[in-house]
Amino acid sequence: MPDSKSRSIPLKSGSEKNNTNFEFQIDLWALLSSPDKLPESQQKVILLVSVAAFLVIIPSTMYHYNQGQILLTVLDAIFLLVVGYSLYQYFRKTPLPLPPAIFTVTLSAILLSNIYVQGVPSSYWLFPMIMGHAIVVKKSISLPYNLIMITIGGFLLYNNTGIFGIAFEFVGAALVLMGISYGILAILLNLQHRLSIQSKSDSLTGLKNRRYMSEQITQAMTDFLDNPESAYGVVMLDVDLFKAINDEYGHAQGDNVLIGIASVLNRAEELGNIKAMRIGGEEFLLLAKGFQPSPLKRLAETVRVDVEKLNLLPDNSVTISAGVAMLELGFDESKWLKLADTCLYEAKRGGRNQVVSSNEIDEALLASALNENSYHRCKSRA
Ligand SMILES: Nc1nc2c(ncn2[C@@H]2O[C@H](COP(=O)(O)OP(=O)(O)OP(=O)(O)O)[C@@H](O)[C@H]2O)c(=O)[nH]1
Repeated sequence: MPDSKSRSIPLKSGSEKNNTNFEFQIDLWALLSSPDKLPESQQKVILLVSVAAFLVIIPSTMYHYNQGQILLTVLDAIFLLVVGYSLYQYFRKTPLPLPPAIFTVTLSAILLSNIYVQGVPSSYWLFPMIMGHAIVVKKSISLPYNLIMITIGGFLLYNNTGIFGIAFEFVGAALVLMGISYGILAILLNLQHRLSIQSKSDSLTGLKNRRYMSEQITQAMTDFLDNPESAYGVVMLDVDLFKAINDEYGHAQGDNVLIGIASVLNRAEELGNIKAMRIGGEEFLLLAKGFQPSPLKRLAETVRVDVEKLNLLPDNSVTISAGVAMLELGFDESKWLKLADTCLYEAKRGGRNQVVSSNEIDEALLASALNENSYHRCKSRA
């Protein structure tokens, strides 16, 4: 029997979990102080827009302050931060948090209506231009486009006699509209990101699905070709005699078993450099980076024991079998997964509730696994 004394995977506390996606953090200082961490093309655009924003909004803030418009002064300052934050997130290509995006749009709308009330209708010609800016910003013409914008802004400032004159409102309007554009983009990107996550997630367990697996396997193989010393391995897991569980306890209880197993895999994922997926009905996959064969087998063994300890059914009958295969040079996706599947098959054949690694199977089996061109699950298990 397999060793059942492996240590359980510790569950991380909520505060340790990575939830940066929807965190509201203004990192304007990073935007201005360490732009070198961003790709060069993005640095140019960010710096130009940031400088333009500062040049206009700071005097505009002073103007509103001098006019005794405290609310607008505060809004100006917040607006600057929010636009800077949106830009920062946008150019980092990370999903934009929805609350700040909505905040940007709302705030921009307030400022825009203020400009409308003060009566600066000629500033509206800037709208298509700013929308254009939001659309072309990622393309090669973004630099000349920004230069033109700044030149026009400068011209307007130059032609105005008073430093706190109406020109600030023109360029302020430009920034407001830019804020709206980015806010809308932010919301769209956010929705797109959510849809993309949904399409790669399994609705029952919340784990990533098979589509995500293909992406991740391809990515791992590309990385491995560039860095052959990086250790990549997969653990293919399958619930033992799941059909019998469904038959005896019903489909709903079967679903709960799958959810319970997913919780163990989630904990494994939290160890870092591990991705957990549900790749079929009662089949799961862990993709691990940086684990040599022995530690990876130990991890699989720990998962197996943790599932057993969950006591998911009254008679404590839920077990899993697993096959472990490292990525080797010359493998393609189907060979790698086929090898893991062959190991899993061996684990089932050996009596289930155990883990088999690719370095433990005999030569003939290994050769037959690696000679197959396509990936077929062996479902004819004894
Ligand atoms: N409850 C539930 N059952 C599922 C789900 N997806 C697949 N199944 C069931 O999983 C069972 C898989 O059974 P088999 O492929 O025969 O394998 P097994 O009974 O687990 O036997 P071994 O793999 O050989 O240990 C089938 O009865 C499917 O109906 C699901 O989402 N929920």
